Amino acid sequence: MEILSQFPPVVNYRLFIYGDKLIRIRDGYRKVLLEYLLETSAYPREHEQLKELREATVDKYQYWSLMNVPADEGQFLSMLLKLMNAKKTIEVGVFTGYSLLSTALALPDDGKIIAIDPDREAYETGLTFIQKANMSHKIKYIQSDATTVMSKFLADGEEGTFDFAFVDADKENYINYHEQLLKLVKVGGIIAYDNTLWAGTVALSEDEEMLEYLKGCRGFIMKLNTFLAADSRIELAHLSIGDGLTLCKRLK
Ligand SMILES: C[S@@+](CC[C@H](N)C(=O)[O-])C[C@H]1O[C@@H](n2cnc3c(N)ncnc32)[C@H](O)[C@@H]1O
Repeated sequence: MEILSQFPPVVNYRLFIYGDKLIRIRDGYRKVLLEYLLETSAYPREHEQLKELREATVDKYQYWSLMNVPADEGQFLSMLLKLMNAKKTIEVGVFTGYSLLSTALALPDDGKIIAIDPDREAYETGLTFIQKANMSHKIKYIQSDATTVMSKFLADGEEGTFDFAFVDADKENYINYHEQLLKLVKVGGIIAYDNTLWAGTVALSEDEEMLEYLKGCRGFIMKLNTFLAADSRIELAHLSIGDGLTLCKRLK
């Protein structure tokens, strides 16, 4: 079994700009490049328990193990959190916890992560490795949908208390999460949205061939991207890492 925790090359194209034309060449470039990046830079530096968690996720979830963020993205998040001196974060959508453990490893010993996901079984699959890495004391897992939990936090006066939020859950709700997180995260804090390139389908036209599950959420992601680009309350950086990661720094 190939342990390549990333979307398969659904969009198997290379894009060139030639004069005023955009030329598309079908090939496996993206997959080969990703393999190179992971094998050369990311996997040699991957924490032992992140590797174990990733492999256990592949064993149990097979194709759907692609829901874990890839190792290079985990390492990027980890560096960002350390640079920010983040102490209190919120994780919306945990699954088996690759991004959660990457976050926990980056926070100081008294750091805290609120981790929300209705799927306890997936969380418990990764929990073994979180415990083995001695990181469970930093995590408060809440089995729920995120809207309910975040509404309660706002009602309980948690406004402006989080340094960082990582959102990797139900795509149709990202825009709603944005409004709640802009209150929960402090001014200067960062909200990160995962999958904002949606396997490259955001750049395809409606009638192009694509998997049904990709077609389903593509519109939500495209709407989010347009919305965030026009949102004056944030500073924005849309990165082509993993499946696309959008960083929003709260300005006001
Ligand atoms: C792509 S996975 C998260 C992967 C995780 N970031 C990782 O690196 O392993 C998406 C998760 O979002 C969860 N989810 C779906 N709807 C949700 C909701 N309304 N609130 C919180 N989590 C939700 C799913 O149960 C699933 O486990």
